[in-house]
Amino acid sequence: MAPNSVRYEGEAHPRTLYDKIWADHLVHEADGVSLIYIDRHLVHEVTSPQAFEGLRMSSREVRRTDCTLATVDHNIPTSSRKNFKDTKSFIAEADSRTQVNRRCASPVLQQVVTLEQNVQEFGLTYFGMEDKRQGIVHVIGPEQGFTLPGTTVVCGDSHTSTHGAFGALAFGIGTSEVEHVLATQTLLMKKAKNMRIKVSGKLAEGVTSKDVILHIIGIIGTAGGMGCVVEFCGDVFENMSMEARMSVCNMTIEAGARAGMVAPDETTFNYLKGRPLCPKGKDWDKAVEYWKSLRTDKGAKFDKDIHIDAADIAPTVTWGTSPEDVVPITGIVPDPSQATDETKRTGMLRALQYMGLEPGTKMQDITIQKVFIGSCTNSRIEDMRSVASVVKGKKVSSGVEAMIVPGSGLVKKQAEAEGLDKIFTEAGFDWREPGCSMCLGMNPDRLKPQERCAATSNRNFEGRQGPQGRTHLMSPAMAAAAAIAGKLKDVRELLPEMQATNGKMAEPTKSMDFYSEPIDWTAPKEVQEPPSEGVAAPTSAGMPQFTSLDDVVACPLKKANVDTDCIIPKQFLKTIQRTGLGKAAFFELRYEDDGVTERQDFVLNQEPYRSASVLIAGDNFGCGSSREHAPWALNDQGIRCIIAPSFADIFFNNCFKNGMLPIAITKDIVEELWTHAEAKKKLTVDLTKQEIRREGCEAIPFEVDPFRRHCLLNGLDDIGLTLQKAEHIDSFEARRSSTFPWLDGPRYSRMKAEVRISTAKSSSFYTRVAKGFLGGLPASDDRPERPPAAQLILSATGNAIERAVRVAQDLKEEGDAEIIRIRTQTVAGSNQGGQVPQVLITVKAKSKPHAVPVMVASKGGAKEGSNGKQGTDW
Ligand SMILES: CC(C)[C@H](C(=O)O)[C@@H](O)C(=O)O
Ligand code: SF4
Repeated sequence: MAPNSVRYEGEAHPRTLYDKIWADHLVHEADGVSLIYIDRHLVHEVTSPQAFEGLRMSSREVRRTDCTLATVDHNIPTSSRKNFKDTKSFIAEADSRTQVNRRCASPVLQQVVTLEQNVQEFGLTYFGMEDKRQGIVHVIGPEQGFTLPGTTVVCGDSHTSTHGAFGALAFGIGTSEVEHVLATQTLLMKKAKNMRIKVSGKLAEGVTSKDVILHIIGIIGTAGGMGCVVEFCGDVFENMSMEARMSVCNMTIEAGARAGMVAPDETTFNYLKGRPLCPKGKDWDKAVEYWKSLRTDKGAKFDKDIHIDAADIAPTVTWGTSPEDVVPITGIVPDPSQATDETKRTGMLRALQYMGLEPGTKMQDITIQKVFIGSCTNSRIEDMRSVASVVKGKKVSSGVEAMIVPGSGLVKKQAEAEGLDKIFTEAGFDWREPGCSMCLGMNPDRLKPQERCAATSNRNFEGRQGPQGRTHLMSPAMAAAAAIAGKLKDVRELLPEMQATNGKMAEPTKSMDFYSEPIDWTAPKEVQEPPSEGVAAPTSAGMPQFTSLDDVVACPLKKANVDTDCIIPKQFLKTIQRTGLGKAAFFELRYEDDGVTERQDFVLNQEPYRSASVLIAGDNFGCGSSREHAPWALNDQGIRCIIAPSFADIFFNNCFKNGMLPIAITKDIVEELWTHAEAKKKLTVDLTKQEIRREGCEAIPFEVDPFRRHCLLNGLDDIGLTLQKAEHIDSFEARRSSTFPWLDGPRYSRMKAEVRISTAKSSSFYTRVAKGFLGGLPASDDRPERPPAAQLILSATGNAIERAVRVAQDLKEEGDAEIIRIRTQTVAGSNQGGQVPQVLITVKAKSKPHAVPVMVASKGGAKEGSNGKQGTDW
């Protein structure tokens, strides 16, 4: 089977890179909703606890442990790990050393320890704190070759877009979707639009990839890429290193896009070759052949097209509290009175007040107290080298505290081998251990109130690096220059000195020496939970229903670009539950600095809005981080429906997963509804009729995706619905194994089989069949040899259920297998129509089957299947 992506090459339907990857991952399509297969799933401690708990509650397992990789990054201290014994003692120590409130110590610990328990229980490969490969989730994926061209990559983290640098379709998801992927290895999605951003020409010296993406966001705005997957093309991206492409794709989320990508080329292949999880030998050649087909066809259509001239890009910095608030370093702080739009002017005024800046101030006159070099945007080896070339032989300005945090243990090791750490420490930088660190300050690294920081991270939201902290985003070279100057500085002025220094720098080491160590991929877990009769089935019911909100006064929140950091700040993300977050909703806007006294000017603190169930907000609501804690907090606060001119994609999706209704409606209508709400008049939001009603006014119709509407009205849960499509997923996986064998992990060996039991044959017949699977099947004329199955699913409906139970008992009594799970559910009946009961009994082989290498097992091709589909034919 040829991959879908090459089928139309050169034909009448030219397609974009995104179209091709989408086509190659389509498992099933119905009613305009697509079930998309996910090749790579990265997991971290903040957005996974509730997802694992969900699996546990419904007795579900991780479908593809071989395609899932976990690490810890957000919470962990970046102080020296020399005395590391175990997570518990280390985090507690680090917390008390930095005088963090003891009350905080326990939740921090809880999340990391929870992840450690979860990866053990579910059999996942994990780079923990004592592993030198640990690091920021978006640094370790590419570093290990886990991220590959043409794959779909997800993580419960908005900056998953980073991986698009490899020509992967990579995007952030919320926690409910994390659970969905863990359980099904798929996601229910709607196809996004295609957008192209072309930057042509040559970048001037001193201008880097970070300046390019900041410049782009300045032009298109933080909502500019909304609803789109962006392909970056043109000489500038072609000439970029992989590290530079990652910085660009990383911040596509700040441009509001779902994902960003660069077509894979020789630079990509050279970066990947030899990495531990990359295909090897013949598989490598086959993979490269496929990867080369991953280019947008000539004549393919883009819904949005942007062209930028590289010559227009200068070293760029932010002045405000949104990543779109950018100016060239040679510029001045803008004047809000020049803004034409009122919401924009109010936003600018607030940003200037927060940042403590006056319009007209020269950017280069702004003094700083902190420098943070790190984050998933800029913490890779090239970034380290760039900083070293600026600071070598110089000193950090007095009164400035500068820290540099490598993105992973391997980046750290490589930088140290190149002697960069010495350059940093001699200049007065604090050289730390890997983690997210002061990018969002979930660990002890934070700005103090009013402290001003030159940062290489990606978000300058209010409170992002610490309550009342002030962040200016820029490139590593620019942040380094600011550290030396004590104020924002044009790095181009240092170029002559830097050129002289670079000549004296040690040769970069060959990165492969550090990256090619084999991974001991975690074995599937041996210990299973005890059998649990009648455990919750993969049913599709289980979400709160939404039908209508009748006669309520809505709350007018007249603010655009409300980010999820603002909806719920980082200090509340340490929970491992979904509930109890109402008090944290809009925390900074809602309370004075003491965190208790309500701010009277905040609308949700005023009557009758305090208990509003409908919120009416400005453009681009819910932008930024993927944290599902944002809808959880709003929901807990009582808000079930949000009306706005536009929403950020991840937040929008997250709402539906929690039985909440986001309504996107024109700006004019939003303004009309603001006036209505300010007059404290009531309205009704009716999902059944898809309209907003107000007394004496015409009803306002609104659009909602039919599938989402159906789920909301009926309280249906996506995972249950998807599991009803299990057969499609099974056959997709079989096809994937034969077409893209390099995507199956080393221990993935098709060890599950299904035996469908009917009343046509006796139970002893099915027991023999089951034993055949458990012992492995010899080759025959029409079938290649079949390795023993580690687990069997005995499935039966209606009258055959009793027979299935008998087979399971026989296998148990005769010592062939143990019963590990029994699930019951109702499914659509085949002949008689209506719903019929179904039982799925999972049994585990008593003797350990030998794992079969992927290539051997895939010889049977798609027909043989990944989970014993043959079993159904017996
Ligand atoms: C914690 C996580 C949900 C969040 C994200 O999605 O971006 C974080 O990485 C951030 O940068 O704010
Ligand atoms: S943006 Fe910051 S907090 Fe989020 S993943 Fe990247 S480094 Fe971590």
